[in-house]
Amino acid sequence: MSSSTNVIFQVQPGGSLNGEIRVPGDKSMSHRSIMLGSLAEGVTHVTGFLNAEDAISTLEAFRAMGVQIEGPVNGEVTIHGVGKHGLKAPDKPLYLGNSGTSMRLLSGLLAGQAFDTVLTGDKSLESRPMKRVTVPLAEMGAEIETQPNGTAPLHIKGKAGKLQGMHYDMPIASAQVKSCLLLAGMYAEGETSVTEPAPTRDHTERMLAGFGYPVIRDGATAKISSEGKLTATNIDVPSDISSAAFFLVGASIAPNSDVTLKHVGINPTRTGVIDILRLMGANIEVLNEREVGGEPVADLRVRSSQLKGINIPEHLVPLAIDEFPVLFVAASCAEGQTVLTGAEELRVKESDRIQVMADGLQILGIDAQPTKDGMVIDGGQLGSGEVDSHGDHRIAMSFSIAGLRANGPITINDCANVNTSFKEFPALATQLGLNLKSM
Ligand SMILES: O=C(O)C1=C[C@@H](OP(=O)(O)O)[C@@H](O)[C@H](O)C1
Ligand SMILES: C=C(OP(=O)(O)O)C(=O)O
Repeated sequence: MSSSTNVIFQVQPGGSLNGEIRVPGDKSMSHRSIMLGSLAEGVTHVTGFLNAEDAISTLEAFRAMGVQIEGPVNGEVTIHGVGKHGLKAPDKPLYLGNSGTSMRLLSGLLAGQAFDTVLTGDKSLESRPMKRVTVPLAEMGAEIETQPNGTAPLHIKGKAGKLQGMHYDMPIASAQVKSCLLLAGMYAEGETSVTEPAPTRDHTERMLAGFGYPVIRDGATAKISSEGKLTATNIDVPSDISSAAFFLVGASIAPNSDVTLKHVGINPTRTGVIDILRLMGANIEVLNEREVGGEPVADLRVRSSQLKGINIPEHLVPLAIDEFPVLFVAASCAEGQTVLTGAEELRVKESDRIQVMADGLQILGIDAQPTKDGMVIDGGQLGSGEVDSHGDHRIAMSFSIAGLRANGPITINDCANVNTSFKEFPALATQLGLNLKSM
């Protein structure tokens, strides 16, 4: 199924969710496993790898730079690392599809190579802001040509041996910017340090440490230098909490539901969705907590509950950044009003997630008022209607979950990009009890 085909999801109303599933591997960790495994010395084995378009974009980019990578087969990938200086010039632009993480992390990693590269993407990716990485990289001595408004395609001039380490105070809480600069710092003279205004996902720092590369963490600051090497390791990627989130909300809002999500990554920089849902009154149990390859993992059991509206604490926003589309559905089913502020970043994801969700929820009869940096939602009765996902995977899956509490069918257009993060979604959702047809 190509992302250019119009895939339509049709959801019949009602039902409950029941059962035990394992959702696919974490997207952020899957990207990073390919990047670090490729630059390592030796052979890295990855299990639980996400076989979805975004992670495959990263994998294909490294294949195009001469790295031998086998898989994914049943989530297993074998990467024959070429070492920190072993990448080769690709013979054409690297096409990164819909994946912001691939483009922003690769810009940092490629700025310090001995060859030039061009990074391109689909219409959505080529409209997303890239100055957040190209401006600080330029301060380190990188040379990256963007389009006049700072977007991709990006032409990256190889600057091997010429990047300078620096300290950067990030103006936005972004794990992609932080990771981009740390990866550039592996090729820069002296020390590169990045301070974040609020905690963001720290998979890059954890995985670098797992590969034996020195990263110093001191409060909100992470520091790296070119003095280090990556030694191949084995990586077990847990299930993606961002994919589990659809069922955390679905089982909370649908009566008579009881779902267990197995082996989910519960890194504290990712669990904002659990905290927010619990504040709304959700019944979520974190079971069988354990640590796998430097990342905390657990099984999550969620049962139906009557949610209530809340003011979402702003410190939880970066910790749940990809989960807001489905949290807006939870808010639509809650008693009373939910207010989100401090989340302007949602406007520059694969779609403008504030506007697109507000438009769709209004079509379904919910009083959802977009604001500059969030949304005000009054809980109510979800109705039937036809909504548009604007090619955004998380919007498509969120409106599917809304069907559990709607009083009529919901048709969702432009859903092919569900394949970028969670192609098993229709099958797993149906297995649990959602009445969804993909056409
Ligand atoms: O580093 C990562 O893997 C990601 C960071 C977040 O983006 P920002 O850094 O732009 O907030 C998130 O939205 C994205 O899905 C994945
Ligand atoms: C924002 C997302 O991803 P990316 O930035 O990698 O496109 C996402 O998966 O919700």
